[in-house]
Amino acid sequence: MNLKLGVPSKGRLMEKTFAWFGARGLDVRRAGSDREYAGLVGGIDGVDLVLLSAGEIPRELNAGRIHLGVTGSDLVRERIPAWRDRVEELAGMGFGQADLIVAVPKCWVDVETLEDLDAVAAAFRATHGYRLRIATKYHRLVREFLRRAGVADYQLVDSQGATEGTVKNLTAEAVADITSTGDTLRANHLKLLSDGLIHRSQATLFRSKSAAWTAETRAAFDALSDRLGETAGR
Ligand SMILES: Nc1ncnc2c1ncn2[C@@H]1O[C@H](COP(=O)(O)OP(=O)(O)OP(=O)(O)O)[C@@H](O)[C@H]1O
Ligand SMILES: O=P(O)(O)OC[C@H]1O[C@H](OP(=O)(O)OP(=O)(O)O)[C@H](O)[C@@H]1O
Repeated sequence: MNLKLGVPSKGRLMEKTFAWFGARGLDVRRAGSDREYAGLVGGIDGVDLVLLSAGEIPRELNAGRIHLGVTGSDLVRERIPAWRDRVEELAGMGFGQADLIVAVPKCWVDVETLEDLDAVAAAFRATHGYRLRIATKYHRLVREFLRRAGVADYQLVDSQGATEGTVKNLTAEAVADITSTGDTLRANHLKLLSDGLIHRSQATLFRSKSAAWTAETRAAFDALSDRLGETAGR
């Protein structure tokens, strides 16, 4: 059995993932036509490439269907319960950086911190009879973060895209989303809370703890790790 390496087949992480391996002497690329999801790993034996979306890679690592996978560190934390028991972080790859943050309307001049948000949330519930709504697709990470911060009177509303628009659309009062340049927050008149950083994400190479680690796949992993050198944490 060959070692299976899962990489993003499209989206913002794909090209830089290929370049990252390329810089380490591994020819990781798509093969066939633009539309065909086939790929290869040249420069090393015993490694098969599996093309997936970044969002699916945590699930495949967790199920042990791939041995190694590249995806955002935010997606692994969000999508794998007790992720440290299931996967090992081998290397931060230095691209795909984005911060998962909590943001509120800029016009909320008295709200700068999570403590302020908690106070506003309690008042909001008393006034409106329902809990302040925070739109996000990162349910697990946001819940854990707000629980630790002691923010209680809120509800999450699911938003799978255009999350910053939910405040203007009156479907949420606040958001928890990824920001990189900050342009989307600014354009939608939102500001981040000073202590509202939930996770600083980057593209990361992960190892599945539950994949089949046979003599063959271990040998391929050792050869790959030697190539990746210090960056693979060895
Ligand atoms: N500006 C940004 N906006 C959103 N995600 C970003 C940004 N910059 C980096 N990322 C990271 O990119 C990753 C998601 O990449 P991408 O959107 O290509 O995935 P995807 O395959 O579309 O995932 P899904 O199908 O689940 O939406 C996440 O880890 C995220 O943190
Ligand atoms: O800080 P910025 O550089 O402005 O980037 C942040 C924005 O980019 C992402 O959206 P994406 O483009 O993935 O679209 P989506 O909202 O439909 O997920 C993210 O959800 C933010 O909306």
